[in-house]
Amino acid sequence: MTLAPTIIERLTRARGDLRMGVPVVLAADGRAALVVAVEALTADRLAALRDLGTAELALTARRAETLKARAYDGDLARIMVPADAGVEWLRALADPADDLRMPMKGPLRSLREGAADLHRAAVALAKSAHLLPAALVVPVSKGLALAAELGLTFLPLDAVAPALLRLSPLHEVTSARLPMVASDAGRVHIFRPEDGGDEHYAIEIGQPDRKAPVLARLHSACFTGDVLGSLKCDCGPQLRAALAQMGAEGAGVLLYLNQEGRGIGLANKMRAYSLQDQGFDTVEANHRLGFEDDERDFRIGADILRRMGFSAVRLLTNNPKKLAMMESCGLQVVERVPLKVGQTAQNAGYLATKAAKSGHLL
Ligand SMILES: Nc1nc2c(ncn2[C@@H]2O[C@H](COP(=O)(O)OP(=O)(O)OP(=O)(O)O)[C@@H](O)[C@H]2O)c(=O)[nH]1
Ligand SMILES: [Zn+2]
Repeated sequence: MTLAPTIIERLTRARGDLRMGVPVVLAADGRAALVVAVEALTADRLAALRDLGTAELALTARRAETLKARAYDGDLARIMVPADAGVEWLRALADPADDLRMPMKGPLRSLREGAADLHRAAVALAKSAHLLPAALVVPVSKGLALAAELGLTFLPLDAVAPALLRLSPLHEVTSARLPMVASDAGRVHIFRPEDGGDEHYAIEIGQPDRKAPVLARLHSACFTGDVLGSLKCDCGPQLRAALAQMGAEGAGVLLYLNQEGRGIGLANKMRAYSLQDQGFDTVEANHRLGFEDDERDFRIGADILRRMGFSAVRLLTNNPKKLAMMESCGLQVVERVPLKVGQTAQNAGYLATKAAKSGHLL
């Protein structure tokens, strides 16, 4: 093994670069482009990028739909950036915060010719860095030389694309006993992915028999609900009820998955909440931001359970997608255990939307 970073390590580096506003170089089939997340783009960098080539804006088709821009590349739109467009113009296209106040952003012209692969990877990278899914893409010749000269992260797409799809293996780092209100016999296990991404936690209650189906819950982080007692969702009460049921039965596993905001990150979830205050529901808000309604990867939960030695679960959930994902990852779901707690006047609409649009069971 060499000391040079692997493609996975360079990907992790690229996420940090994008969050700082530093360009990364994506390359495929002799083509290359400098890519910057719109959210972190500064006027200086925009000016420097313009010296290198013509800027294009990559957005998801979801965002393009709200902007009434054409998406010729399926899930993606490539928008031409006028020569006099500044950072504010780009931000306004990326961020729906002011859509209602300033609905007319166009006319927007979408690119139809040419390949969209670099743009698609740029948007996927921005998403995986929990940024708004919008990237400035500046095609350049000699991408590798430019990356070497400027010290930029260079990512060849043939290696990046499969790495973005693959689940990074998770390894247990450590565990410790934790007496809790729900049970004296608690133990917290920390799992860390090889790609330097978010850690996830398994809270084991008692000593569940590895040969029998375990009472399990895949809980996605919700800072507002779990910690602040938000009334906009049911996460906090679900978390506590799941632990309480495991405590009462004497055994269970709750996975606390750091997939805040259904995988879009807390900053984007707060953006979604602002949109909800403008009258959009939880699904519409995600779409206006350019996300799917659920961006979580439930393979993580299945992987952790398997690593802990479980092969069958009684899953506490109202979400059929979690059941399907478990089964497709080879974990047998012998029973769905409903988890209905925490209904409030403030979250009735949210829960109704999840049932109507996302297939949640009432
Ligand atoms: N994007 C977005 N995320 C939200 C919103 N409200 C809650 N969340 C997030 O939604 C997730 C809820 O996760 P879970 O309760 O595990 O999942 P679920 O899909 O509701 O399924 P079950 O609770 O198992 O039935 C958490 O990551 C929350 O942060 C919202 O309005 N928008
Ligand atoms: Zn919540």
